[in-house]
Amino acid sequence: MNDAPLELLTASKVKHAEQAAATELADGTYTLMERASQAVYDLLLARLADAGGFDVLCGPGNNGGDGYVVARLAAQAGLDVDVYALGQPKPHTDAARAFAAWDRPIRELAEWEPRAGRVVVDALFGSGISRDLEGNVLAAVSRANAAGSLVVAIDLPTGIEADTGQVLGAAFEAAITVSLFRYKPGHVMAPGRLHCGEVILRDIGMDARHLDQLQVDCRLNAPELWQHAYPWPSQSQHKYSRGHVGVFGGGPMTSGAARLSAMAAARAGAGAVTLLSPANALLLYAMHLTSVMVTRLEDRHELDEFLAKRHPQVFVLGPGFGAADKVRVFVADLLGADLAIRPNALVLDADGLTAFEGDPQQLFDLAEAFSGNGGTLVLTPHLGEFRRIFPDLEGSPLELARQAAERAKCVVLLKGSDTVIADPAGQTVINSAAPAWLATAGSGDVLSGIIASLLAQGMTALDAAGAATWLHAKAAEAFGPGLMAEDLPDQLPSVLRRLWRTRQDHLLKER
Ligand SMILES: NC(=O)C1=CN([C@@H]2O[C@H](COP(=O)(O)OP(=O)(O)OC[C@H]3O[C@@H](n4cnc5c(N)ncnc54)[C@H](OP(=O)(O)O)[C@@H]3O)[C@@H](O)[C@H]2O)[C@@H](O)CC1
Ligand SMILES: [K+]
Repeated sequence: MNDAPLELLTASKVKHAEQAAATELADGTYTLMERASQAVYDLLLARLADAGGFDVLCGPGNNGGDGYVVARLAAQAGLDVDVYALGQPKPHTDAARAFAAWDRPIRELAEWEPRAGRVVVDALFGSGISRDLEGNVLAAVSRANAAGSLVVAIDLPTGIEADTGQVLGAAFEAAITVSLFRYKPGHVMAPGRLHCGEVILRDIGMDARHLDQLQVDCRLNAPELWQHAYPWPSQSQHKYSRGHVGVFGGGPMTSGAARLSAMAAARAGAGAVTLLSPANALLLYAMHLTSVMVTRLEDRHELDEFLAKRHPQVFVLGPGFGAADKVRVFVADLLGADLAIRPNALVLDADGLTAFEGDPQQLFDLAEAFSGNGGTLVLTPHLGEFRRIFPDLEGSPLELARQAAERAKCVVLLKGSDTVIADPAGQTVINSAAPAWLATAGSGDVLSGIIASLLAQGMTALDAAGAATWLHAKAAEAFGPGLMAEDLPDQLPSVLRRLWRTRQDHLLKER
């Protein structure tokens, strides 16, 4: 998906864009159907011309309409095509017109059986799927998947919900999915993306102009989203103006997590990082850290003192911290209004989140007060932690993150193989398909450190979360097999160097 457009469109936004585009086309939305079908047909010809024939499975909606047009184009070119249909399109629709223009036999979908060598063109349902598969569709999908049929899906594999990537009962395991105009969340969010095979985006002549009216609120994560705001250091800065991050450390037996977070914050460019240690772990932290400073911080008084003396902008609280009661006290101090000097931002992760399991509303109230005072809170749960503070929320990860950000009135980054970042205004960024190597202990601690570092250097919460998630994934990709979380901070320089070079090249081109 390199260089692909980043906007992800829901089914209803696609419909709106189609309607807007259609007003400028002689044959309205039917022209779009013909273009979409031409794109699919061209792909079949380019990739699969030597297949032993094509079985086009057509549904009753416009996805089926695309299927009838593809079948017609293929048959006119002399290819061996059979059409199987699930019902008939409603009268006076584009699909009905496409159906009427197919003048060869149509068989019932129930009759369809996988046959060796034949390609299945999936035109049953696309973005209009509205409920679980059943009956003949479910049977066809199950038979194709069991037989390992080579499936080319139009728009989306039947069974995948465009807006969420959820599987509705069952879904084709496609080899290729041809997405039209823009990707949908279903192409980039598991389990949907795992059913798509190779996703090929085809422009169908719809102008990007039509996106302006849509208020797109969901995007794929990529440097294009945040590189304009990336805090590369300048000559005029000194170490504290490059941001100071305070990382709360746990006791001696769980000190690794905070150290990982602190190292990552330093590698991601913060000018200064201080590890805030309980008295019984001071020596341990001091022995294991070099450029990261270590300070004793046991209570509110010491927090006040640290803030007054060192002016850290951002804190990380949670990695390896343990003590839930202490978390609640520190969070109340940091986010509450009565500290003499307040930090700009707090990244709450791991134990920092689960400490509020019994009373999440307490956290949300503090978050609201903090943001009312111009503060920035970022929550970085994985799904297990998420469930503890948002036990009643339901839906796909995209829906969960969105609802949580609205409720908690802060940026919520829901970690997973597809990480979703949502802000309270409803903007979402999806970091799709993280390298599998990242599923390792401590990797989340590194992420929270990078986010804090970028916040301390002045990025906004959504940009910092997006950039950090991207850097984190690229660091894992660069290291590859054998990755442990402690390898991640050390990979950051090479990832950052590449990002820096891309920026330099870009600046040169602009001159
Ligand atoms: N710009 C673009 O992107 C363009 C998009 N185009 C194409 O249009 C497609 C969207 O078309 P669409 O809106 O008609 O929806 P589609 O997916 O055909 O399904 C709706 C039908 O399925 C039915 N139905 C739903 N679920 C069901 C179930 N589980 N089991 C049984 N039935 C079920 C539903 O029935 P109902 O819910 O009304 O009872 C309705 O009849 C899009 O994916 C792309 O291929 C191009 O042609 C032009 C450019
Ligand atoms: K389809």
